[in-house]
Amino acid sequence: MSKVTVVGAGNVGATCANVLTVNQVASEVVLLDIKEGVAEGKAMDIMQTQPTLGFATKVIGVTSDYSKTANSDVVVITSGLPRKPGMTREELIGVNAGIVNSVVASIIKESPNAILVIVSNPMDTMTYLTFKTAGLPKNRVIGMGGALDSSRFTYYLSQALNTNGNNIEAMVIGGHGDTTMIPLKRLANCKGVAVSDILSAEVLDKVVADTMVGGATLTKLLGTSAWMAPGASAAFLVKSILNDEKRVLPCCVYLEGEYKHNDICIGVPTVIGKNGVEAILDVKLNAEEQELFDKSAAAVQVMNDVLKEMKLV
Ligand SMILES: NC(=O)C1=CN([C@@H]2O[C@H](COP(=O)(O)OP(=O)(O)OC[C@H]3O[C@@H](n4cnc5c(N)ncnc54)[C@H](O)[C@@H]3O)[C@@H](O)[C@H]2O)C=CC1
Ligand SMILES: O=C([O-])CC(=O)C(=O)O
Repeated sequence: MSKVTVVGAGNVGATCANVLTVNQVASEVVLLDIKEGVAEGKAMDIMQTQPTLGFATKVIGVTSDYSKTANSDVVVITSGLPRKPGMTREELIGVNAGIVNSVVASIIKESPNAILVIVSNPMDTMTYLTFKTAGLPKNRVIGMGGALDSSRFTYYLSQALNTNGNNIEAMVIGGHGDTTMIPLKRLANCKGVAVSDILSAEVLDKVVADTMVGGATLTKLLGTSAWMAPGASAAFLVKSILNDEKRVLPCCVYLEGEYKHNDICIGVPTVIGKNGVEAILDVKLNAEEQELFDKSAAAVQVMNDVLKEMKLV
């Protein structure tokens, strides 16, 4: 018996709840939103796929009734504004910091033992805010961004290689921002063969550039930010926790010296299992990668300083 709450029944939250439900990742999914009726409606819509899809998971929707979220094992936080075309994720900090702050306080009261998965943007900043305010150990506060960015890196590589993405292993670390993420092209491989041995440097650099603006590209096409892959990536992370799969996933976590950084939440390879973040894999970066990581961390730090100016941390 496992229970997952998804806060925010918008595009990403509802997609995440749907993937969790149809794949029976949890036995109960609670979808919560502040907008009257939205979570109830989306939960009902998902439940009406049960006869067709045949799952046993129960999903309910509630409007701001946190008592229904009590004793959740995992809580996914997607509440907050998405960006519009032309905006950066960082521009969302003003509104979303207030939303995430109040949601986390309400969630913790009902589910003091939950593992929190933060999705709301700017995600690295919202993860830091949550870690600093929730009073939870660092293994229980996980930002979701790197798993999604790695899926996009894999997608663009699969297009360039004209192959099925399931043959590819590729990882993105660093911040979840248009200029801060670091697709690790040196380590990306197709069935163990380095992609740099197959693709030209020019093509590989274009794949990296496309990956970095993957979210912005979709925002331009859709008029709001993406939700299918984000919702699925968040659900995948939850699955690794609830099934104790111990998957290696790049996640935004609190660093204490790893990658030469301290007091920051940023994307690094982690092992995700029943205790949340079970390990941080301190991969040896080369000088160029470490320089990119340091620059990324400096940009993430600027946003953490904004939280300090806002007197939220
Ligand atoms: N970390 C990542 O990889 C990704 C992050 N995102 C972020 O996720 C967030 C959600 O995106 P979408 O679902 O597309 O937006 P959306 O606008 O479709 O849904 C957001 C939902 O949050 C709800 N909400 C607002 N304040 C709330 C509160 N105090 N309590 C409960 N619910 C509240 C809204 O009513 C709305 O239904 C955005 O901040 C977006 O930037 C989106 C995609 C990927
Ligand atoms: O692009 C955005 O604003 C939403 C997001 O984080 C993503 O899809 O990667």
